[in-house]
Amino acid sequence: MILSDREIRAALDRDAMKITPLPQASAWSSTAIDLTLDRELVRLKAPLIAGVPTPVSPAESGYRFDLLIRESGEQITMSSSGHVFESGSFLLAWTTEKLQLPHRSRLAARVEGKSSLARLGIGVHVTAPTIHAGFGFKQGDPGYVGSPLQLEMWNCGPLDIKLLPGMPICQLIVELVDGTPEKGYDGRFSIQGPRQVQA
Ligand SMILES: Nc1ccn([C@H]2C[C@H](O)[C@@H](COP(=O)(O)OP(=O)(O)OP(=O)(O)O)O2)c(=O)n1
Repeated sequence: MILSDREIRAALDRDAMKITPLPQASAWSSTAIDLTLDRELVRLKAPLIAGVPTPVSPAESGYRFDLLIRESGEQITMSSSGHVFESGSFLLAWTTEKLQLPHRSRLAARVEGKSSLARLGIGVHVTAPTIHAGFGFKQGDPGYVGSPLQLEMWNCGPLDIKLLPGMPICQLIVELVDGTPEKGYDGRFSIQGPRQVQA
């Protein structure tokens, strides 16, 4: 079941979830909240071995997503004038807002695109919209407010698009989990964010 704006507000009020900073009134719609683009971006480049671009295999043992980014990601920090997202290119990006969904709250979420950007050919994830119950929650760390959502951004449209820090970039849809999950999400992502990318 998808939560309405009222139900999301009630969940925030009783600390059943956290969004930090809280999106402004214009970001809210009936069943989704717009989240905004952080200024840190990463462009992936093929790792070079002896000067030769080398394919990477997520199936290899020892594979760690954050290490891959560290080894082959070029960090871009957007200034207020933004970043030109070239037609045909791909970027990793993050939301400005941090999200926390303690798994006891029986809330999960999905991150989805905005149709205004989709009409220009901009996508914000690559078949990975799932935000698990327990995301952004650290047991025994009440001061931790959550983690940014990672966006896998592609521009398959014909236009180069200027991205600006703080622009509405995606929508968060919050869903009620039927039953209490046995397992919390303590995934590697839950402590990942743009600022951990740098070596
Ligand atoms: N576009 C997305 C999709 C997911 N997530 C976060 C929330 C999810 O709870 C977590 C894990 O997502 P997946 O289960 O889709 O990823 P993996 O199966 O690869 O798991 P992991 O990242 O734990 O290795 O990543 C995110 O920040 N941005």
